[in-house]
Amino acid sequence: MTQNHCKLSVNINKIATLRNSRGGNVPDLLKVAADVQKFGAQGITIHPRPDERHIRYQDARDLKSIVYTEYNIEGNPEKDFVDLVLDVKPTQVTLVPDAVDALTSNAGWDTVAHQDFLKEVIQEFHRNGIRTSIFVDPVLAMIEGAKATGTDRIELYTEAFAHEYGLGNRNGILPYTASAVLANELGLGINAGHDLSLDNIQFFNQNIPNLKEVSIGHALISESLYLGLENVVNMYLQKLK
Ligand SMILES: CC(=O)[C@@H](O)[C@H](O)COP(=O)(O)O
Ligand SMILES: NCC(=O)COP(=O)(O)O
Repeated sequence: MTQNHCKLSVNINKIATLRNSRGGNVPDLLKVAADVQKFGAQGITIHPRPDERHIRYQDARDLKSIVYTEYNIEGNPEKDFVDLVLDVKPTQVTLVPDAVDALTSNAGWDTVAHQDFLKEVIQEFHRNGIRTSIFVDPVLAMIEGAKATGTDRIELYTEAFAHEYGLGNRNGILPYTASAVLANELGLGINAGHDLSLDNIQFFNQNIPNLKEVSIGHALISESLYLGLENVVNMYLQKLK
């Protein structure tokens, strides 16, 4: 399958989790963001949650002057989150339908049921020059619904793919490829994320036409414990070529 170049956006939530566990500033989130970009990552992703258990709203503001690559902020567009994003003005906002108490993101939007709401918030972000992406499961009706919201991009929720791949089932990619083909036909940009790793990223990228960006955090930071952050960023960049 023909490939374009897919950008790596490093999700630094886990760095904030580690920092918060001791209450000080170790590890230094801003330094990690600066270093990750120096190592070659083409974006920084954060996903502040309402309880600020990892990324704090102030982190999102402080990172603005550090991130010179693509700055992607993910979250559920409740009022506080929308106000934060409009204040920070990142490159991209990714809308995720998180429950307040969710351990991590665990579903994409129902883009049909929530179409009017999504349209409204997307218009507000567009008025402020912020690119939008919405987190979706690889379901064709949800891709069509996403198009109707006016969003620039979708982010394919890759947990199911990663799970199947880990079990040795390569057919888990099929709904993702079909969704990507439709998204391309509709003129939607395609991002992807959740549980992507050094094991599965190359296969995923090779089977998704015009994949623009992947955001990766949990596996990337875990792999870095053994291999080092600079090495791991470069290993992803090699696999995304
Ligand atoms: C939308 C998505 O898949 C990621 O942002 C992921 O949910 C990371 O969030 P946590 O680090 O809070 O698990
Ligand atoms: N949008 C997905 C993301 O930012 C990172 O997800 P994960 O790699 O922490 O599962």
